Amino acid sequence: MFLLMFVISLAGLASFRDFSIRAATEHTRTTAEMIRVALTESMLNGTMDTRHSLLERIAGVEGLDEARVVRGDAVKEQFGEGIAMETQADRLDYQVMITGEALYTLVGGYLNPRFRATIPYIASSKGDVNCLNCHQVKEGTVLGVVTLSASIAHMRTAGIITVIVLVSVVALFSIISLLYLRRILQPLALTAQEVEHAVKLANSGDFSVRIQPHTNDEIGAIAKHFNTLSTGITNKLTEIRHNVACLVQTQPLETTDLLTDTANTVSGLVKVSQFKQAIEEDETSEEVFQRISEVLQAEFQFNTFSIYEIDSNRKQIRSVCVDGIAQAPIQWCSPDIGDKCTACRVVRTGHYIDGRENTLICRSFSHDAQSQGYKYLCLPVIQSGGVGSVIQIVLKPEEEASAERARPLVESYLREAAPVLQAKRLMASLRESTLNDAMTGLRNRRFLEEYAETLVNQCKRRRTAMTLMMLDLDYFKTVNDTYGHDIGDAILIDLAAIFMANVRESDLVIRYGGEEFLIILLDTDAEAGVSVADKIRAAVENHQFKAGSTLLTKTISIGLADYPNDGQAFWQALKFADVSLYAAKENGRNQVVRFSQELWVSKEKY
Ligand SMILES: Nc1nc2c(ncn2[C@@H]2O[C@H](COP(=O)(O)OP(=O)(O)OP(=O)(O)O)[C@@H](O)[C@H]2O)c(=O)[nH]1
Repeated sequence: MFLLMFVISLAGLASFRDFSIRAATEHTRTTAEMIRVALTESMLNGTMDTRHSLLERIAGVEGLDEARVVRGDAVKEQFGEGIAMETQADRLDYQVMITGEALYTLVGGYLNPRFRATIPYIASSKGDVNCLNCHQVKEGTVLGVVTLSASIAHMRTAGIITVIVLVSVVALFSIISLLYLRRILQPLALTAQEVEHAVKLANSGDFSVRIQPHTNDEIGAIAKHFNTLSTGITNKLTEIRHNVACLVQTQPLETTDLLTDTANTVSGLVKVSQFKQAIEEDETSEEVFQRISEVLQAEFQFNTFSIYEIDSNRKQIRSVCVDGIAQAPIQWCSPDIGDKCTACRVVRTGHYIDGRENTLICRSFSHDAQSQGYKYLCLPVIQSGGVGSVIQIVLKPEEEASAERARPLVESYLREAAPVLQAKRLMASLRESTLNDAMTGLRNRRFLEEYAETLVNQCKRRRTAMTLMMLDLDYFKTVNDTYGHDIGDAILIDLAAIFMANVRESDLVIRYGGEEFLIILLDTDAEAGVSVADKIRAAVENHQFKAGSTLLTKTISIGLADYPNDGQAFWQALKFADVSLYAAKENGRNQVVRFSQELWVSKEKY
């Protein structure tokens, strides 16, 4: 605006100066012409001698500072030097006499500015008066010059006043325009600033800013629409967050970035849902635990943790996974919890344990880990109303805050895992029950059918033999007949205990059917098996079975064969053991018979 005023002022001054010079030029030129005409008339009238007073009167005219005539050389030569004022030529007069060109210029400086015009008189035979009649010169000779000068101080003052008025008018107009524009544009600028600020905050997830409507026009409408939009988004996002928090079963956390936090939580829930689909299609609990381990590492960046499975019947805890390694031994808790699951505080209480404030809240947390400054967060997986598994997240100091934020989502994963683990566990125990004999607790024939192939492969891999021992109580029918089936059952249970006590833990004791048992001695050929069989036989013979108030002694017959030395196929070797048992019975019972080819007289016999 100031630049505009400056330009206008300069342009005004320049054009006024130009106009003044043009006016002065015209003015002096006319005056000079009048002097020339007057002098010519004096000459024609013969009053040339009185020209002195003519020139002085002209010089005295108001507005003129100077008016003089200078004779040229040709005139001087013809008519003499002339009067005194006609000889006072200065440099500019001479210049005009030489060039024959009129000269208009400003002189006198800033304090006394004057406009000077020096105009040549040129001899001419044309026009009203023929100069050559009197002057003995050639056509076009400069006869002399007239020099006039006039003060232009008053014009300069007038010019400055005009420019001041002009600039004032422009300035006034500018100020009024500015005020008017300000009145119109200020609400627009304010609204634009507020929208920019609000959009910036909205980009970082904060929709709380509202815009002040400054006018009732379109600008005000923009502010109102923006506010409606922000309120709508805030309400919807709050509703989504609340619903999501319900899904995660937690309170919505305070946040400054509503949008990003909500988006993150929703994408977290999508992953939980994908996790659920994946574990439902998994075959075993181990696979589910493996996925939980992967989630802890990949989704939450926890690398130190334990996954425990609780056997509430046996009061034991089994380490399923440690730091992502399956079946690794207990590391972050005291190993004692293995045989005493109630030493785990989560198992006892059924809720999550936060060991960040006080690591001693659970006495079973590893002392080593404590001394390294580790804390922990232990979460239960609730199955059938009890703690089925425990997830222990071991925290380095820098992970403590993130663990609290992650906890609701981790619990969502565990809630999804719980029924699946429950189903897998039920399936496993159901399957286990079909492979066990309920009365004696021994494995049953079905187990053998499923496990035989594994046994054979083990045997082949280790290049060892196994003894197959068929056992059958002698005259067991009489026990049932005399004392009843309950006593008979009790005797079978005692018998199972005797078997278990006389074989290695790795050996298999199977109730093959009725009062018939099969013992498989692993990595043992028939030679070694005979002595074990005899030990069992003696143990049975020496045992006193309770039959109500009386004590009974019983004997047992045992037939054995080995795989692969006696039978090339497992089931063939088993058949040979059975044949041997038959032979033991035939030979008088209470004895051990090792298979020999002679016993295999004919299949029909057995
Ligand atoms: N109490 C009871 N008896 C059973 C069970 N399973 C089979 N038995 C009985 O075991 C007896 C087997 O009799 P037998 O096959 O004749 O043989 P044994 O009397 O033992 O005579 P030997 O085998 O020839 O010495 C039958 O009476 C069956 O009812 C069981 O689970 N409980």
